[in-house]
This record gives sequence, structure tokens and C-alpha cells, in this order.
Amino acid sequence: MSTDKSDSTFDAITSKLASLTNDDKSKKTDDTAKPNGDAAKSPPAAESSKAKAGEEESNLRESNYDVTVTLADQQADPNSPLYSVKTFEELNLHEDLLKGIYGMKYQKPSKIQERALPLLLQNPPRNMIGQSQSGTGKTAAFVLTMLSRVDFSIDKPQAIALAPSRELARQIMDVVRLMGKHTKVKLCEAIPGAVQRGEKVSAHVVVGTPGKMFDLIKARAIDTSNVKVFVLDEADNMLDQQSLGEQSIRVKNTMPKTCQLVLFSATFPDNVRDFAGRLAPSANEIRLKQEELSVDAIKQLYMDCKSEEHKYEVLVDLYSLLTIGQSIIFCAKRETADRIAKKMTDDGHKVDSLHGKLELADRDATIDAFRSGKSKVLISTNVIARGIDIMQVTLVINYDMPVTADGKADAETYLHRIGRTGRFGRKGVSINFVHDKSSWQLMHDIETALKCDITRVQTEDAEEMEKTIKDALKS
Ligand SMILES: Nc1ncnc2c1ncn2[C@@H]1O[C@H](COP(=O)(O)OP(=O)(O)OP(=O)(O)O)[C@@H](O)[C@H]1O
Repeated sequence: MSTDKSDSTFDAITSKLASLTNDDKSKKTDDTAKPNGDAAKSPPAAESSKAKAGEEESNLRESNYDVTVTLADQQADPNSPLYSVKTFEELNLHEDLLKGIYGMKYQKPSKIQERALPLLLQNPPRNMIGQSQSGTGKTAAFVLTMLSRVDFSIDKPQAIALAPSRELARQIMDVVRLMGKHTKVKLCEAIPGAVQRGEKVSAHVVVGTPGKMFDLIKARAIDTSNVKVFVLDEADNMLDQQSLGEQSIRVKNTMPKTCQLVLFSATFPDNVRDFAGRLAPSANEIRLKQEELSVDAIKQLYMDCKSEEHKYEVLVDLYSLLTIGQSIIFCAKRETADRIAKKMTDDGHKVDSLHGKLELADRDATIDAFRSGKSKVLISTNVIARGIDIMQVTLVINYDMPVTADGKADAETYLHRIGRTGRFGRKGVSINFVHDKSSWQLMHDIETALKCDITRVQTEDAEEMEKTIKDALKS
């Protein structure tokens, strides 16, 4: 899908930032979760090796830095969530789908794809609750399932997927389009503005947001009686949030009794998992342990800011760094996103803001410009915290730490936010801005909950840091 323009940039940023921090511990992810809860013993971690130019075709760029690890290296490391013993050919997929996969330059399945696909494709179909770290290829697992189950000779919706945001639904549809390129699949986006009034949906695969999907079903534009597979992407979010949860359940209740239910997410807090288990009875399950949730390739940092105003100054100081690759700045509120974006624009910087209050066409144009690399800095809210997959995102900033509705540290949202970088083995950097006791406490609670290390960067060094990285890139 997206091409990787700036892997050496990741290295420049990570190595420079790491050198500015005094604590550079890294944590090994050990994905031992197996279907049905069995634990698989993994061989010891393979040492990360240096990339050799042209050694194996990879969609990661070769870099001049010693720390380079190629995708091929990572897919050969049994401790990596990208590792697989199987090939796509062994996963029982239709030839037309294999063509689609190879067209997308996927060489080997990732761990979640290897484990989930045989379970997802078994007959009679079984429900699935699947968990895997952000950026490890869950979308392909459920998209291949949807496309495998469709009978292209019947012009009726047969596979439906729900996602929490318009942006994510559109992105999933892009994946269906690419993977289904060699099939006769017909597609429909069930998002506001996409389906005309009175239109009857005859597409095989429908992807959308819960509210719009339910409206279309209620209006009889979508007939769900032939649906064989129903997917909830970001399932914990879809079942937890009051309005998304209610709408998702309503949509689910219109599905035939025989319909296969597939729930995927990088996070499944216990309360949601219990509910998911009741919703998807006798499901095959693939789980991660709490300490396995963080993605190793994402370097997590924080900056001590003196005040709310100082946060803005630090952000501006970091601007050149933000634009080396691409970056997303997460704020708690739409107003903050707009305010910072306006201020930065007035100060001569090129940034965009994206949130749920924008006109639909503006929302689409903003994310499309960011996806294509035309815009480089996106200031947003949690609306794009989940699922959005843009390879060139090297930096994520938590301008405001994520909090739950009752003001507590939101470790799940934190993981999803920082997971917008470090996609499929690429490196990334996340920086938390803390400016008072409460934001520091929120970050500390997240660190404890996720058992991860977040290291400090001196804000006084920002200018120097920016300069060094620019110099490194120029040379
Ligand atoms: N087998 C594969 N080989 C190479 N690239 C892959 C493979 N599977 C997926 N990818 C790529 O990896 C990236 C991340 O995949 P995807 O968006 O499905 O992650 P995810 O697990 O759904 O993440 P999130 O939890 O953030 O939603 C995508 O760009 C996708 O094209």
C-alpha cells in the first residue's frame, strides 16, 4: 500500500533522540498467545542483523545506520509479531486472492495472519476474537476472510465490517479493493454521504460506521439476510463506547444466526472481553498478555513542559523534526486541535487539523492529503487514534495525555495513538508532553499499566536536537 519514503529518517530520529536520553532500555515482545489460550514456547530472540543491500526484497528501505533491521529480518525472528512459519500459499486462500496479496507486495503472512486465517476460514465457520499489536496486519486477516466467504454470483451483501471512524472505514475499503482486485467483488461504503437515498445496496462487501450502517439496514437499503461474516474492527472500542456500542449491537442483531462474527483489536480490556465472549459464543481466541501490547519498534519518550503555553512552544521548536517524516499530534479536544493548528499556521508553519466536527468533504480531503504525503503534520483528536495506517508516520505526539470519560489514564487509547507509527516493523517515536502533576501522573499510570519504559528528553535540548537531525539528514 503506502511506500516507505523515510526509513533512514526513522533511524536519524530514533538514534538522535535515544542519545539525548539517559535511559535506553528496550523491552522484548514475546507473543506467546496461541489460539484457545495455549502457550507456545518461542525459541530465543534472534539477534537483529544489519541490512545487506538487495539481500531480500523488502518494503523497508535500506539505511546507512547500523541499527537497520529489514522486514525480512523481522519476519524471520520467531519473537516478532511479524514472524510466520507458513506462506500465504499454505493458508488455503483462493488463487485470485493470492494474486491480490502479491500485488500488495506481501511476501509472508504475519503471526496474526498465520494463526487467525486457518481458524477464520474453517468450515463450519467459527466466531473469532483476535488480538495482535498495532500495525501487525489484522486488517488483511479479516478482509481475506470476508472475500473468501463471498459468492460473487449473488449480488447481495454477504460480508459486513464496522469501524469506529469514517477514515478507518474508508481505509479498510481500500484494502478490500486492493485484495479483491482479481475477483468480481462489488463494494459499498456505509458512511455518511456515500449511499444515495432510495438506493438498494447490491454490493458483496459493505464497510462502514455503526450509525450509518444501522440507518441503511433500517431503511432496507441493506438486506443482511445473506450476510455470512460480520466483522467488528477495533472491537473493544466498538463495544465499549456508549453510542458506538449500542449501534454496533443493533447492527449485529440484524445478522442471520449462522453469521460468523469476527472481532479484532490490539486491545481488549477485561470487561470488554467478557462481553465480547458472550456476543461471539464459542469463539476461537487469540490473545496477548498485557506486557506484550507495546510495539518494540516505537521509542517512547516524554518532555517536561513548564506550562500549557510552554507545550505549544516546545511543539513549534520540534516543527522541523515533525516534518522530516510525517507526524500526528493528538489533543484531547477539537478546540485544542483547531487552536494549535491556527496558531501554527499563523506562525508560518504548514499543519492541518482533523476532527469529527469538520465537513465530510474536508475530513476526506484532509486525510487523503496526509495519506498521500502532501501534508506532513496532522493535529487531531482520538478520531484517528485507531487503525489509521500511514507508513511514513515517524512521530506521534501526545500533546494531551489520553484520558477515559471519568478522567483516568487511558492506556488503551495511548497504545492505539502511538501505534500510528511503527507500522509493520518500521521504527517510530512517540513523545508525551507533560506539564503538571496531573499529566505526569496520567503518564506514570500508563507506564505502569503497560509495563513499558517512557524515557525523558530535556526540552532545553529541542533546538539542538532539531539542528543535529537536520544536519544528519543533509549529509
Ligand atoms: N503480510 C504482510 N506483509 C507485508 N505487509 C503487511 C502484511 N500484512 C499487513 N501488512 C501491512 O502492514 C500495515 C499494518 O497493517 P494493518 O493496518 O492491518 O495493522 P493492524 O494490525 O490492523 O493495526 P491497528 O491495530 O493499528 O489497526 C499495512 O500497511 C499493511 O498493508
